[in-house]
Amino acid sequence: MENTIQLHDKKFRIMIPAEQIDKAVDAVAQRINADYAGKETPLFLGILNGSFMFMSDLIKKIEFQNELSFVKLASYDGTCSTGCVKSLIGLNNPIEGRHVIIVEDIVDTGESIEHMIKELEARNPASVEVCTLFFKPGSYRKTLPIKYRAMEIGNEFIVGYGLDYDQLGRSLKDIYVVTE
Ligand SMILES: O=P(O)(O)OC[C@H]1O[C@H](OP(=O)(O)OP(=O)(O)O)[C@H](O)[C@@H]1O
Ligand code: HPA
Repeated sequence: MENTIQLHDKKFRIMIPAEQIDKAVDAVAQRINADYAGKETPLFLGILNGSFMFMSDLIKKIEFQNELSFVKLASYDGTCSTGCVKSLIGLNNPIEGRHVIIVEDIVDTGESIEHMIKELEARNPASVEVCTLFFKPGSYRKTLPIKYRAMEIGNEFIVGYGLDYDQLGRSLKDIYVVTE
């Protein structure tokens, strides 16, 4: 594994090796296995793009019967980031009465996840919980509870394991943090 990498104009150094990520994914999967045992076919709903790698590893550790799908929050205007109107695309399964577990790569300010939870709750699911690989407590601005957090980190910007810097770095199996 490389200790430092360059993506576009920024340098990154290794922060969390793949083995440590795997342990954190395992621990959160075991909590979900305990909490959802015996519930009617829960639906794991991944938020694209960032969650694809986490979902792939998480779902292999889930021991109850489940369904899996992916959705995307798309900005109407490609240039807007937080605070603008986003639409939910790709939700083809009816979720009324279903137990839904949203799978995210990272909850940072909480803008995206708040929007996603509101969109889903309007469709009357039996329950909605969030499972995120990373949570930034110092950056989170919302009050909605994030039940399953595999790892908590500071306010630094990270890439790898699905997370990108301007679309680069998603395929890295370890997590890297930006250096000044
Ligand atoms: O808590 P927030 O401040 O809203 O940030 C978290 C969101 O930002 C990233 O998505 P992004 O919109 O960059 O899309 P991507 O998954 O395609 O990278 C990430 O995957 C989360 O969905
Ligand atoms: O730290 C981060 N890295 C990559 N994407 C992100 N989206 C929100 N926070 C981050």
